[in-house]
Amino acid sequence: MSEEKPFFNVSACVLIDSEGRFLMAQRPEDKSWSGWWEFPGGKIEEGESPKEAVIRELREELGVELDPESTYPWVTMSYEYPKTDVLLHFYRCFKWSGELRSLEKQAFEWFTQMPTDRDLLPASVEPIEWLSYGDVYLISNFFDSNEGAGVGHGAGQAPRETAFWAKLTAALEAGVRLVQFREPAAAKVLKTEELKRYLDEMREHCHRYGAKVLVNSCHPRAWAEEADGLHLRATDAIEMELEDMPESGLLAVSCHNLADLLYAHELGANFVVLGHVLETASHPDSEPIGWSQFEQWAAESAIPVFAIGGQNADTFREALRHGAHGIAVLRGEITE
Ligand SMILES: Nc1nc2c([nH]c(=O)n2[C@@H]2O[C@H](COP(=O)(O)OP(=O)(O)OP(=O)(O)O)[C@@H](O)[C@H]2O)c(=O)[nH]1
Repeated sequence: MSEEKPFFNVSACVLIDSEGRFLMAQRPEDKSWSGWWEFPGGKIEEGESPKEAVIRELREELGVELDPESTYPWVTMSYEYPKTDVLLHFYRCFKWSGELRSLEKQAFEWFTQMPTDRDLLPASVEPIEWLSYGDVYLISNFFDSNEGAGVGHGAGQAPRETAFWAKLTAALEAGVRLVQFREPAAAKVLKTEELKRYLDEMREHCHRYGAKVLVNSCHPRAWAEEADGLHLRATDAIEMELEDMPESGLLAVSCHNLADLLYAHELGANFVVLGHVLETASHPDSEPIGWSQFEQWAAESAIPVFAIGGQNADTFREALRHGAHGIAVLRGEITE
């Protein structure tokens, strides 16, 4: 019989400064995994909520007081180490008071990307990747069937195209790092090669800004393999067998309920979108799930969740408060 491993319930915080850098600290000498880098935090004490724990830990370790209003629940994931099992409640905090101090004689440092020259606690690696996703997932909707012009007018719709590229460029300049190519309406009207040219152009444009393009599963699978990843519609995810999953690239899944979320995780998705949260022009006849339901389901996800449906710059903070990694937007309205 295998020996029972100790279990720790832990809260950790990603401090993010005004330049978008994140803080990591080195575990001090007197602790397990000493010398390894992690997000500041520690074990949740009895009677404490995960958020209370993370506020206390950062006060004890770094001498800063997190602003509770700007400390957002992010992802809760479990991790099995050889000698322990941990449940990690990650938070992101954008505002705190006090100067950072090393109260446990630990080193700490700001980073902009994966610090490949450090020993990182294994459970800290994925969260660093999630940070590279940015907090807005842009969905192309080049040919929007819900808008006046529609694809029925063919590819010669110069004004709309110009507007689209302008929106995309503004979003990329504002820091968007994930874009989904999703053009079901155009796929019905344009020749396949013609639509593919839009994808190639968009990918090239996005790559110039270091952004990645995922291709929706309504398009040929080979396109996703050529691009940076695959975005599965919920119905396609349900039909997908594990052995058919792409071997490389990012995988995202559209989810409408808890079962979708859990299955996405099983498929090995890197992130999901969940909704629609608020009323939206693209689903006029179905009831939105609302923030409270969103929060309940998002809390069960071990990977980042983007809120979708009626999202824009005004709903962004609301989304973070309810545990979203960020927001997914269809019409490119986010430029800041
Ligand atoms: N703080 C923190 N802990 C992490 C991360 N990733 C991760 O696996 N852990 C694990 O979570 C546990 C945190 O425990 P800790 O030893 O830091 O807890 P603590 O500050 O309460 O100290 P203590 O040992 O004095 O009780 C460790 O087993 C650590 O390996 C992370 O990013 N941040």
